[in-house]
Amino acid sequence: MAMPLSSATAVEITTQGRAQLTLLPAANEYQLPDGNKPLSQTRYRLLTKLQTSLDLNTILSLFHEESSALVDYCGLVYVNETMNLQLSVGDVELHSCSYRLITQRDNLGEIVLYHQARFSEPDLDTIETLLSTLLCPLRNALQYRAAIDASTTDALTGAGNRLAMMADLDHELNLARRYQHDLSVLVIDIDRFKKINDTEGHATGDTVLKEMVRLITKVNRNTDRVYRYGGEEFVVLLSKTDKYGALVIAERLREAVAGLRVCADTGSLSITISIGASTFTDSDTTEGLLKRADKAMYEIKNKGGNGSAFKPGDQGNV
Ligand SMILES: Nc1nc2c(ncn2[C@@H]2O[C@H](COP(=O)(O)OP(=O)(O)OP(=O)(O)O)[C@@H](O)[C@H]2O)c(=O)[nH]1
Repeated sequence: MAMPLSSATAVEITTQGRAQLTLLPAANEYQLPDGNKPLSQTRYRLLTKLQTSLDLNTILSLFHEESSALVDYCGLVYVNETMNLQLSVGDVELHSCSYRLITQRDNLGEIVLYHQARFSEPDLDTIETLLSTLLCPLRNALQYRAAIDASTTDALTGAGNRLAMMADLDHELNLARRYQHDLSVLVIDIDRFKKINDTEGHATGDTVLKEMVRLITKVNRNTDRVYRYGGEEFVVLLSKTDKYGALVIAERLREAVAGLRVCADTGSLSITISIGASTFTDSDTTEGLLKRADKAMYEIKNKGGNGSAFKPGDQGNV
């Protein structure tokens, strides 16, 4: 729900030579530095534009577009550490002014504006006024993003959920088919996980699941995505990766997990995983690709676990 502008206009300012908390009334007639046009008109136009989107990138681009017509600056960087976001528009230059965007209810992150020369005092005044107009649309976009994230994320581990996995896999399959690049998946299952739950308790089981995802994410490249497929089963999506690459990554993950120690009541726990890999062929469907990796994983399970295997497709593909 959008907060009325008047209660969302606190901008905490930390900038060169200026450090203050400014409260900007919503409807005042601010004057532009040149005194020609009421700034409130510009704010109104800016707000109207910003309200056309809930997409964070679009909102920041619109803000940059409108505000840089009034104040000479080159680019901006928006950072929200809580949501692990860093977005930029335009260029980063030597001089900057930074603002922490805080409303009465929320910390909306920090924005840094860049320019080749020092910002003048009138420019900073205008920027601060325009920033107060950004607050509501920015908060709405962050809430929208948080809702989207929540609907595609596994609450326990932070990995993508099954819904996200199917959507991403479909998308990647289409790309791989169109551009003829490789695509592999890994299906990962924790060995004898039920025993961990039974002997150490569900809370320790949960810790193992979280640690697993943390480790898989750390070992993988940024572009490889991790999903929770089922209870103790995970899928890693490896874009532009062939059979050999997939098996190298699988072994790297297996070794990393085998070296992991999780604290439990009875001491330190070690865990092992079984991994199945498959690589996309032209005739593949999402389900077919996953099914082969799953079969390969079960072959390892049947041999006692703690290993990795590859299952070729119809064409005996790599
Ligand atoms: N702690 C915890 N346990 C879960 C969660 N989801 C599923 N499980 C448990 O995961 C266990 C899976 O057991 P099985 O399917 O028998 O698998 P396993 O013991 O790993 O046996 P293998 O796969 O053959 O090595 C069950 O005990 C489930 O209750 C969860 O979110 N948290």
